[in-house]
Amino acid sequence: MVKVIIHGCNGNMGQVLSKHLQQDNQCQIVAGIDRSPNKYKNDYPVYKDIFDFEGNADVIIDFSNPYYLPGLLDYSIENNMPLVIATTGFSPKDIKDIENAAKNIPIFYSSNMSLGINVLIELVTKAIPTLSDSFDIEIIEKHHNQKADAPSGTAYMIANKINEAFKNTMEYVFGRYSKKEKRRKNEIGIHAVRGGTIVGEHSVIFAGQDETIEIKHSAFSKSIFAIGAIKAAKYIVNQENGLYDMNNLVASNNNNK
Ligand SMILES: NC(=O)C1=CN([C@@H]2O[C@H](COP(=O)(O)OP(=O)(O)OC[C@H]3O[C@@H](n4cnc5c(N)ncnc54)[C@H](OP(=O)(O)O)[C@@H]3O)[C@@H](O)[C@H]2O)C=CC1
Ligand SMILES: O=C(O)C1=N[C@H](C(=O)O)C[C@H](O)C1
Repeated sequence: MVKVIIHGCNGNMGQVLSKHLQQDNQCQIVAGIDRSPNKYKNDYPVYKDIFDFEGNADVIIDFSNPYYLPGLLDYSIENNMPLVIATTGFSPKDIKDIENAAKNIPIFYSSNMSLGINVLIELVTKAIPTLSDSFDIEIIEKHHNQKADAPSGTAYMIANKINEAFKNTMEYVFGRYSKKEKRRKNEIGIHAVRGGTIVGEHSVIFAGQDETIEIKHSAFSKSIFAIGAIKAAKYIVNQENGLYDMNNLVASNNNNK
């Protein structure tokens, strides 16, 4: 039985994750953490601060807010507890802190827990050697009107993978509102749309002379992220200290086939 702490249990993702964990006979929720602990009637104890929890757990799954990162990393290191980080909106310093913490505990960190986005990234990076000379690359992401960060963590993740393929020579341009000059070759345009209940859409557009290619992923429910996070939690409890992502999980599933 994998004993799980849900960090951000009363957020939208925290509630979807609770439902999926409760249906999983290999997992048990031992506690939730949230700044509004009494917002819902949960079947598990909810604490305002992770340091208030005094029981045993095997892993923490975090869908919360970057505000909590320092406490979350301190607690996980102090208690030698594997961590799944799904929260987005981190600063470059936050990301360095996650990388440093992963020297002391196993951390699974991904801005998108769906399998589909991982495949989108694979397809996009495969297309780059053929298209890079003559096509411009733009990323468009669309999300619900309750999302706190923009652009999405996934848009950054996709842009970073594209940039790696260009040996980190690309410049990110967020929207074009204040731009008074033509597009340059070494740009990746990143654009955010917010509205209604859109769960999450990411498109990568390769725009060339008289033709475009668009590779798109659409999420139709938050469940895909919760299911991915649970798989990540079951994976990370058996790993050595270090930083892991969806590629590691997919590779381990393929090896077990
Ligand atoms: N990696 C992935 O696959 C996915 C990642 N996410 C990410 O997970 C995170 C949570 O998403 P979601 O559940 O939709 O968000 P919610 O806003 O619904 O929940 C976030 C939780 O954090 C709390 N919170 C929000 N803002 C603050 C703040 N400024 N200071 C302290 N606490 C705060 C909320 O409390 P309160 O309700 O009181 O505001 C709530 O408990 C986001 O970063 C999102 O981008 C989401 C889906 C998939
Ligand atoms: O806030 C969300 O909802 C989502 N956030 C993630 C992100 O910022 O990339 C992943 C997913 O698209 C949903």
